[in-house]
Amino acid sequence: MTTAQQLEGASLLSWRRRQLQRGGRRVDFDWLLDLAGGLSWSSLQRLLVEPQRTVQLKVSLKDLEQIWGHHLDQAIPLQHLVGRCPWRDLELAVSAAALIPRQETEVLVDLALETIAGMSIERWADLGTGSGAIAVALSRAMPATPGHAVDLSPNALALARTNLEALAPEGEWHLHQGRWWEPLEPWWGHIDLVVCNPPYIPSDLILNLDPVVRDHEPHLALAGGIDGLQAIREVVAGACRALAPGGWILIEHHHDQSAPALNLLKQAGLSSIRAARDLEGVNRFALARRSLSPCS
Ligand SMILES: C[S@@+](CC[C@H](N)C(=O)[O-])C[C@H]1O[C@@H](n2cnc3c(N)ncnc32)[C@H](O)[C@@H]1O
Repeated sequence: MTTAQQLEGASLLSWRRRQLQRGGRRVDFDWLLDLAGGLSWSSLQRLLVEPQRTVQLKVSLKDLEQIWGHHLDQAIPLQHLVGRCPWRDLELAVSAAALIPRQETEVLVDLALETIAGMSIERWADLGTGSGAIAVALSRAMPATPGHAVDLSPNALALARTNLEALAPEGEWHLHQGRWWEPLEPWWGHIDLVVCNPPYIPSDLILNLDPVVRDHEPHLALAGGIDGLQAIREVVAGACRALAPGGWILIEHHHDQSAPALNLLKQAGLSSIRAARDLEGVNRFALARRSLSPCS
């Protein structure tokens, strides 16, 4: 990228109008201006009222135009083009190796931390870690507690390592390649908190996803089999055996999977089962706990 540039507000705003005439969503363009250009949303709003102000961008307009053009022409996610994504209070490295962390998953992490407040957690796990977003958040919240981030994809794990090293350098985290609980067998029965955002999109919805998602995010991170519940079934099936007595599992799911997800948790012999809502008020999370008695 070329160097920073100072501009008059009015010329920046007319350049922005021209870029938006090329297509795309205003919200995405302003996100790009913020993350790559360094012009925050609040600074942009101020500029709209006071266009005589000058602004300093971190990169040239030409660089931003190029990124916007790639996004429009090839439906490449802006996060991939910029290589970064704000998530919770963090800025994560992102790439085509893993799902771009979503806002719902910020809520999942908050819910996990609320759920275990006051509990003594000796070990946590993030199943299907992808970019490592959940693992980074858990490790930062509990740096002295050992944690395990699992993924089947070696490329996702490499990205998770980058994020964990950069953002949770003090944490005692471990990365494992393999299927869900399998790599954690040495700790089965001793994991107090498990957070999992599995792939849950039903097969027939995959083709209809926005091309920005469908063509650029890993299929392994999206596809949940015919009914979208395949990964949730596998994760729930191993939960009672792997959780410590009294340990919690929290799972993110699709907007219409609350009832079957809760039912799977019930069938697996877990207790304190409940649903939780996302920011739009939709049940998007299933929570359950292993009781203190042995698993049946
Ligand atoms: C929906 S993404 C979640 C990524 C990340 N945790 C997040 O919330 O942004 C699901 C992740 O599960 C991983 N995955 C899919 N099948 C798996 C399996 N059988 N065992 C372990 N991980 C798996 C995918 O590679 C992907 O990284």
